[in-house]
Amino acid sequence: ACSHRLWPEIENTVMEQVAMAKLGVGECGAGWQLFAEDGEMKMYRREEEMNGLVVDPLKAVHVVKGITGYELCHYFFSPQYRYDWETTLEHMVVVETISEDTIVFQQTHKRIWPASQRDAVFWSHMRKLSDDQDTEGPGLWAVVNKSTELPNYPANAGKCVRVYLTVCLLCQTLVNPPKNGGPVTREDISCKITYCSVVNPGGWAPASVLRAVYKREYPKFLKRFTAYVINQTKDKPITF
Ligand SMILES: CCCCCc1ccc(-c2ccc(S(=O)(=O)CCO)cc2)cc1[C@H]1C[C@H]1c1ccccn1
Repeated sequence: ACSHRLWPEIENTVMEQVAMAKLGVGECGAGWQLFAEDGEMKMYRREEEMNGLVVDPLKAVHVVKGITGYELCHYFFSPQYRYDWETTLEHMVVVETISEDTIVFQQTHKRIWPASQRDAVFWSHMRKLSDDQDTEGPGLWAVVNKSTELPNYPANAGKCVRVYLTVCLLCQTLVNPPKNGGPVTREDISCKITYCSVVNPGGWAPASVLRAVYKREYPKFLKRFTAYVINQTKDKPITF
């Protein structure tokens, strides 16, 4: 995989995205605005426009009990589960499997009235990161998705407007070993999640429509996805 043409970009993007994900949302003065909250899940956005297009960066933080960071990243990264949890997905193509941890996707998302339908072409990479503090612990796992150009999937060639996205799912497993020294069970683990996303909608869409869509879709997505992983893993051995 290190020889692949995308490798340098993947390496740089992962480092940059993980560094940004680790930054707290700080005092809300730093521009992050809390726009959705549900139990442990908090969603922030920054209102940003690029030549008249809403590209509000989104940062969500969440803590989920009973699953590991590896398990969350595995179900987020692996194509075979995506239709189960990604409700806005109309069609997904695995364009290229660069390696077991790097895949290129083409996805068509369901049309959201009154905007035109969108599609995305992006590479997706999953990796374990050394947790600066404790090296031998379960550590940090991340999946980074970033739009890329593919000659065989030219932008805006068909009915869909091409979106440009950069997404980072950063997961830290927290283990609370049982007092009695017994084996670690799912009651003793939780996962701290940071999900960052910037989606440039490509062609024009009304700012009000986009912000309403993001406000509805992002909380729904993170809640549905985490519930899906809990359900998929509850009767399986823990994978760190
Ligand atoms: C008029 C709407 C224009 C933008 C439509 C659009 C396209 C792609 C995406 C998107 C594409 C990928 C990812 S992911 O995290 O990499 C997972 C893999 O699927 C995430 C979100 C989002 C949206 C915006 C609906 C909004 C929305 C928000 C969360 C989920 C679905 N839809």
